[in-house]
Amino acid sequence: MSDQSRRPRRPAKPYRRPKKDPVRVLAFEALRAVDERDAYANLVLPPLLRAARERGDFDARDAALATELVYGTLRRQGTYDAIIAACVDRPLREVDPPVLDVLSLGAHQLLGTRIPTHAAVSASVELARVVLGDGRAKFVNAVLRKIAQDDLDGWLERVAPPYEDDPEEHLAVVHSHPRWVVSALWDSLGGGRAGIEDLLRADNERPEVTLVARPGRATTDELLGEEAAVPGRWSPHAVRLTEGGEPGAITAVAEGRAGVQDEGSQLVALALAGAPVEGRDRMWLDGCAGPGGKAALLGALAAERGAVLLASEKQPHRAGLVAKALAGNPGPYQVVAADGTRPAWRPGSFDRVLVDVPCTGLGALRRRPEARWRRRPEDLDGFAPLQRGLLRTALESVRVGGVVGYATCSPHLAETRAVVADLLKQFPDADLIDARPLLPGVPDLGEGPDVQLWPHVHGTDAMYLALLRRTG
Ligand SMILES: C[S@@+](CC[C@H](N)C(=O)[O-])C[C@H]1O[C@@H](n2cnc3c(N)ncnc32)[C@H](O)[C@@H]1O
Repeated sequence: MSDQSRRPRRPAKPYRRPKKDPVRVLAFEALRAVDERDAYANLVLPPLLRAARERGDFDARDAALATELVYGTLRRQGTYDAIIAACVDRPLREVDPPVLDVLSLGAHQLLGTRIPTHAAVSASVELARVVLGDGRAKFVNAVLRKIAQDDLDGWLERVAPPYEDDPEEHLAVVHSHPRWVVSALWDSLGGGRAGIEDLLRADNERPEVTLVARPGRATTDELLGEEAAVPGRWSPHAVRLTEGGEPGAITAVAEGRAGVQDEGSQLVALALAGAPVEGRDRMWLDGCAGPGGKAALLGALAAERGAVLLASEKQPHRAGLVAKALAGNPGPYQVVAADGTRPAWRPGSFDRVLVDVPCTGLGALRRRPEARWRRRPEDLDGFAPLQRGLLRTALESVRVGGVVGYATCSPHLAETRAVVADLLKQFPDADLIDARPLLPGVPDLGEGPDVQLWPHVHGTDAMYLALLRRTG
């Protein structure tokens, strides 16, 4: 007879159904969609929140918490992975992705929010029971109890190498960015530790919602009447909503007279429109227009000057979005679905041309919490020929004396200065012009002639702009 069989049997604990917490379940579903379907959090979350509100499961506070849990968990995934790895006895790649999502959500509640420890652990274990089952909930409980033994600073000291030994890896773990991204951002930014740390920190903050009052269609005064609205920092057409809110519910936005647009994007359109050109100024081209934010601002600016905008976009469904963004534009415009590297127009047709080219988006990490983990250094090679092709066509499309704006929402040097330098070699009849005076009042624009904006310096996305004039 074994020892066990001689022990009196303990009465089994009565089975208790797990408590289903709609906020955590929804956050988990959003994380699974991001992982399994390569979905974008900013696209996946709104319909889930809407459905929860319609079911009566959610109020505004629940929606805010679910959003914070999803965005915070995704942004800080690199840091949390390093901490979770220190608390499990197998490589993270051997932990099932849904289990890892529950652990990351729990780690975020423990280390990145003010939710009390016991509530964070018990809510995560309940979530695990609902979505993973009781067996794996025990594992989740054990790991989260280990994580709860220290705070974030304590964990970072343990899991990140000292800055002096390996600065890039230290910053990658502490500020939750892939190492190659830290390295690329630092190359572009230059300077010492303080600047890059401020930038990485800014990438982890929720950006304010910024509106543009499209000239001739809405005024900033109209938008400043909204709750917690303040003027933009740099663009005369910008209004910031300091408490976020629902921009779609604002009348001017719903009517397309205003839109949601980062000030960096507004500055790109304004600088191109403001660049001096001699003689004719009637034909403007946006060669990569989808979904149409810059085209809508350019269209309104063109209308004020009696110019016509042609907005061209390769993907038909995105050309449809451009048409929607431009509907009601006060002046003439046309939207076409066309490949910007094989133009359907004659060379030299335009006085001003914008190419806001497809890129890695490393300048907009604040908005796309999962993007940093999805991007790979090889993506740069994929974009390189297209970026060069689009800039070449833009230079061919502008008349002598006209201006081309080359823009990216990435500060990666391979997508910015390297592209412009290559094209200037191939296309000797073009000169860079100083973009800085065309962004009046904006400080810290570097040595020029191109411009790189930064989240931690300007509060904008890290937009890049080079302005080129065709000389022959
Ligand atoms: C960075 S986005 C432009 C954003 C836009 N300027 C705005 O402010 O809303 C780049 C766009 O270029 C489009 N694109 C990609 N390849 C293209 C090509 N060969 N010709 C024209 N557009 C292209 C993409 O579909 C994408 O919509």
